[in-house]
Amino acid sequence: MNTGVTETVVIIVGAGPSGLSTAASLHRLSIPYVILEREDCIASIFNNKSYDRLHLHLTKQFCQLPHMPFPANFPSYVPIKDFLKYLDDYASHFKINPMFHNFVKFAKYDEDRKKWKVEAEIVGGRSAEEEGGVRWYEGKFLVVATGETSDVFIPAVDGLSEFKGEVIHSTEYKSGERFENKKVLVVGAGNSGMEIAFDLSNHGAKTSIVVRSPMHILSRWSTNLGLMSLASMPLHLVDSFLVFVNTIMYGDLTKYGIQRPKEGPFLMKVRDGKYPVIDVGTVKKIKSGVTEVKEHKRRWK
Ligand SMILES: NC(=O)C1=CN([C@@H]2O[C@H](COP(=O)(O)OP(=O)(O)OC[C@H]3O[C@@H](n4cnc5c(N)ncnc54)[C@H](OP(=O)(O)O)[C@@H]3O)[C@@H](O)[C@H]2O)C=CC1
Ligand SMILES: O=C(O)C(=O)Cc1c[nH]c2ccccc12
Repeated sequence: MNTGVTETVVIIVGAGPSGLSTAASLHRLSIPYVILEREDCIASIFNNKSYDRLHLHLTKQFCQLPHMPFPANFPSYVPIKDFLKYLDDYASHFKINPMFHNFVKFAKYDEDRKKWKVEAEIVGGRSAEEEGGVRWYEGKFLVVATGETSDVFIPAVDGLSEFKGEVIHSTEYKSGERFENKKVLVVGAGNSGMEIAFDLSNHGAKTSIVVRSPMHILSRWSTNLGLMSLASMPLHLVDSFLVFVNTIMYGDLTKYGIQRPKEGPFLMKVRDGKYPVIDVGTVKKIKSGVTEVKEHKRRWK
């Protein structure tokens, strides 16, 4: 009898790089699985929510997925276009066909049957009768691969609703081309904010960036060297090395409104999920006054 439940061994939630890697590994072992994905494509953040000049921050040996290396002709720092093509090829090669439009709402482990039961709502599907419907999946294992930063969030800033200018989230930003000579305030100095501020300045926008907390700014080469060193050195020594090298390279940035945290960059990444900012040229813009750092406030005029 068709109970309306799809039975499998492994249920993977999310068709980003981690979900795809899991699927490929299971495929090679002939272990049945399904991938449930709320969007209509794989790697939706890379596909729909990234800006044009994005390159992966880490050298390619750290970014390729298991069982299929990047093509040898890829540059050391892979541009987004090449990465997307690689992910498509990866999915085809391992015959990965995610169940798109399946937004997982609920997962419960049934102790008696030793199985996960997962409920997914059909969202953004093509047919009206499907939309809002529900599907169930059952499997022995559940892999949650939904990413660390997948939901858009705009904080409630005082005065924002009266602001007459345009407000966009970083996920809508593609390039600084249309902002030439405009005044743009970037709120948030993570990797997205810092690179978007750089791109805006390159396109002739009058750019400022709001820095709320102390942060580690690291050069690309030292970050990669740090990651390689982790194989043979304890984390606190790698952190000391990174702080030493980058303090010499960038000098004291406190006069520009940027403080370095007391704890090391990799410790903060591992413990708090707070990534260091990998400098793509923004520091130079800040030092030369092209990009201005603004102090964090609850309200801007
Ligand atoms: N090329 C690449 O590989 C790239 C990788 N990434 C990665 O993608 C992930 C997401 O990055 P990103 O989009 O930068 O998001 P993050 O969450 O890493 O950074 C958000 C930043 O916004 C700040 N912030 C949040 N709320 C406010 C507020 N109300 N006022 C002022 N500042 C605020 C946070 O400050 P606070 O610390 O105080 O919370 C933080 O600095 C990260 O892992 C990042 O490293 C991003 C871009 C490029
Ligand atoms: O992908 C990011 O968010 C990065 O900025 C690069 C990155 C991925 N994993 C890391 C671990 C330590 C330092 C930087 C990174």
